[in-house]
Amino acid sequence: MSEWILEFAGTSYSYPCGSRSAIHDLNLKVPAGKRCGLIGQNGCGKTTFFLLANGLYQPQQGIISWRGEPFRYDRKSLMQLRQQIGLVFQNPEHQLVASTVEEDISYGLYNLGLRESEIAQQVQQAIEQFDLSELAREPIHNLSLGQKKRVSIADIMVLKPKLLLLDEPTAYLDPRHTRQLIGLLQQIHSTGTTILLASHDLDFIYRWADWVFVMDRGKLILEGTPETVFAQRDVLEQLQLGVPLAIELMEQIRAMFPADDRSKNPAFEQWQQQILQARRLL
Ligand SMILES: Nc1ncnc2c1ncn2[C@@H]1O[C@H](COP(=O)(O)OP(=O)(O)OP(=O)(O)O)[C@@H](O)[C@H]1O
Repeated sequence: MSEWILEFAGTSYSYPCGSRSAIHDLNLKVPAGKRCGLIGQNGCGKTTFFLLANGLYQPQQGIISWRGEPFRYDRKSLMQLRQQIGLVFQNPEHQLVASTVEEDISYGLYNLGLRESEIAQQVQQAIEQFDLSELAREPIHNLSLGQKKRVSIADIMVLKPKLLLLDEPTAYLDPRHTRQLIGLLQQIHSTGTTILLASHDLDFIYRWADWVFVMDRGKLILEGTPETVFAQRDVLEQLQLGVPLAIELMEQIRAMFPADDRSKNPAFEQWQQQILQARRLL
């Protein structure tokens, strides 16, 4: 298997009535098997990146490749591509198509041509996984935005994509369902699925991701492990993104202990452990 599952090379995309390109000469490789976080200010191009990444938009310049093969934009190739690359939209209203929750979750499975019994079994499994049992027969238009969000995530996950793209998945979710989603992402990742998720929640990205991309004005500015990316405070502050709370706290603790005292002082070690613990809880 290639080291990179998805690759953008010199990719640019402008909206027909946009004054500048939303994605500008973007070079970005998504590492296979990782949990990747994508961060950047409002309007930096995250959503446009996702729409390009699952072939809904075609770049005017550059190439996007899936497992080393450049995207093809004919109908059949796009259908195949979208079975491999699942995109959960930021706004669930843009994704849900059927009248009831059950029907919506089964929609993609029918398109794959599966047998009725298999579809019924997979839909039931997704309904349980996403805590949707009480809503299964409910008309979609009766659901709250947070409930619609859960259905839209279930719609994609039921298709078992190799790469799962999620645009702000925790938007509209309450803390309980956010925790549940994080648990599910963990399960999905453990089955070998690569995940790329955009979020404005730096604490969540710091805790969850093992690779982080930072975008600004349609370009990749930084990438690396959360530790290396969030150590670049100057760059992140220039982009007005700030740093996760755990990093902020760690810096304050470091300022309290002189450098030559840290290795000898048990209090410093204790503080560090407390912050690591807090990072897991954030
Ligand atoms: N349909 C559109 N027509 C014209 N310009 C657009 C359109 N959609 C987005 N843009 C512009 O493209 C740029 C990138 O927008 P995009 O939605 O990809 O950013 P984003 O990082 O997802 O933002 P957010 O964090 O607010 O969701 C912005 O300047 C935006 O104004």
